[in-house]
Amino acid sequence: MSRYGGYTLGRMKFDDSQEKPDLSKEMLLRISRYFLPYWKQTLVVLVILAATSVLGLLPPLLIQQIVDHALPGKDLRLLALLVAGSLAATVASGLLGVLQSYLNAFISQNIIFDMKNQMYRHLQGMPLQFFSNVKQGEVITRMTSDISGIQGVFNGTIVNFASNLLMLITTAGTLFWMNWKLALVSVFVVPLFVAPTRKMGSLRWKLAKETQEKISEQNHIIEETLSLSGYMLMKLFTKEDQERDRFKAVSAETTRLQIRESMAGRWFMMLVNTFASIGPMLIYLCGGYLFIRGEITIGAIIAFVSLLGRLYSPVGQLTNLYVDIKRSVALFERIFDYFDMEPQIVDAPGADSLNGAGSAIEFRNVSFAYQPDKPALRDISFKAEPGTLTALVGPSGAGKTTITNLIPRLYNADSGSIRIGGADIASITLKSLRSSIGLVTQDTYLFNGTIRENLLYANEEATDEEITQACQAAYIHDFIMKLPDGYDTVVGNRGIKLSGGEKQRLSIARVLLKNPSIIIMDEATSSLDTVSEFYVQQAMNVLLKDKTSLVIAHRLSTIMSADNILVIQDGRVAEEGKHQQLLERNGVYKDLYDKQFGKKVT
Ligand SMILES: Nc1ncnc2c1ncn2[C@@H]1O[C@H](COP(=O)(O)OP(=O)(O)OP(=O)(O)O)[C@@H](O)[C@H]1O
Repeated sequence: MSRYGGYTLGRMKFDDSQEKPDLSKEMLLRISRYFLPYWKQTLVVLVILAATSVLGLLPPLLIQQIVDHALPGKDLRLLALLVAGSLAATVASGLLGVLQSYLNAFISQNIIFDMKNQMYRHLQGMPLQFFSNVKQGEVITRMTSDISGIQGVFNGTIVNFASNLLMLITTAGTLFWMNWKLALVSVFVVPLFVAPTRKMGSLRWKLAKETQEKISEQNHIIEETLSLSGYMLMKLFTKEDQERDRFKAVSAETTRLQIRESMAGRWFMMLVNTFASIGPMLIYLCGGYLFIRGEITIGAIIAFVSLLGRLYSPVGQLTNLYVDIKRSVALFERIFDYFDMEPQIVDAPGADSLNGAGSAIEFRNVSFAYQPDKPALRDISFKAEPGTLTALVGPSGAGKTTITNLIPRLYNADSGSIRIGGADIASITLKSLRSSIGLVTQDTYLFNGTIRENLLYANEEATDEEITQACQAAYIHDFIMKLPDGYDTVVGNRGIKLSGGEKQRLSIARVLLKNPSIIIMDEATSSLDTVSEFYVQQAMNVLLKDKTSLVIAHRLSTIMSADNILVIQDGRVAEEGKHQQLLERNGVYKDLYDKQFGKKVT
């Protein structure tokens, strides 16, 4: 079974040095599926583009009439009519442009909306392993700048392509219709645009890719060093200067690349502008010659020159379009990379609800490895009867946390089965499974909100009375009442404003509000002072009463009150039994006990 380990993430196109995006048919079809719901709006945009490209031809053609007829004939009425016509065409084209901008924004923003929601939902389904492996900041980059980059895709590719193609066809058609000889002269310059544009395009593509990578690296540093734990690590190890230099170096590189990228575009513009100015000169030269020979009017020459822009600009844009398409496809590729990672922890087809199945927990020959060939659990079997307390003890790294993580299916077991009330958890809906489990971890996660909000997260419908009761039972109510804002006190990021013991008691109150039938607890280690420990102990007694509980036990009192003790060593159940029995066996447990509690009075 493949998991989202380093090897899978290592394949990401975002991280490797892939030069060209995949422009396959499948890829384009996949992208177009996102546009499909907006086909009506897209059609309207195309109609608008066709209309504006025709409207754009009118002013030069009307100018021709002005120069050739209205002015020589001194016909004021015709002049006014032609000027008004030209103005009307410009205004109509402008109005259609406004509508088109609205539709562009509508389509792009709706696709972003769809994709962001799809991505959020998808990431929610990702296993824990994914979040342990993915670089911090990368998820945010995908969710924000990558998906938001889609904004430019519709405009940069579809609209760009259609409008330039239509402009090119209508203008070239008109020019040839007006005078094929002059039209040929105008087209003569076109190949000059193509070569520099292509060259600049590929340079811009390379720079854009490098810039994107640097921006992602920058986000990673920000996430890593300006998040709560990263910040503390940086401060406590006095790495500020080092981190500042690292950030500065990456920023400097990003800045350099961004300047180069914009300059690459600038050079391109300059070259195209230079070549574009050759066209009018040629028209004046050749058109003048044709005029002298009486083949063409002055108005036609003027119209020709003013139409030239409409011929050259689309050629430049269309040649350049490849870069935008490549960029857009690469953007989609990065997003699809995430979508392609299938969430493996999902409900089995026809999964049942756990309701009423009972709360006995049973492991049958369970094995599990985070990474292939490095087993974390080997052939674990045990049974926790309903309403009993099972203590997990063992040296650090033995696999205790891993056992507890498998029960709510934060990871799937590789082999064997885990049963709750006799039902295999693989065949139970995740929602009902997780609703029946209360998890109290050592590192209590509280979000930056009020105490009440944090408690309500467990049960939105809990009344104030229920909240108070839970907090009283968790021995935290009196403490909360002493705070200036009581239950409305803001706890800070991850609950930093509370002590370890307070956080754990709050977390116990939160689980009490959830009222699950199974409790999994990672007992706080000795970091608590005696008073705090006393209160946590009291709160635990309330929490565990009549519940099937699995506790990673660090305190002797918990171990002694356990109905069953599992001694975990090297991913196996080394010994099992009650405190006294295990002591008498004189094995691993006795050894652990002597080391950990040997000097304490029992
Ligand atoms: N997310 C992970 N990815 C890879 N390996 C992991 C991961 N989590 C734990 N491990 C490894 O699995 C083994 C079991 O770890 P586990 O956290 O279950 O031990 P533990 O008994 O709970 O230890 P402690 O008492 O120190 O918390 C260890 O060797 C650990 O390095």
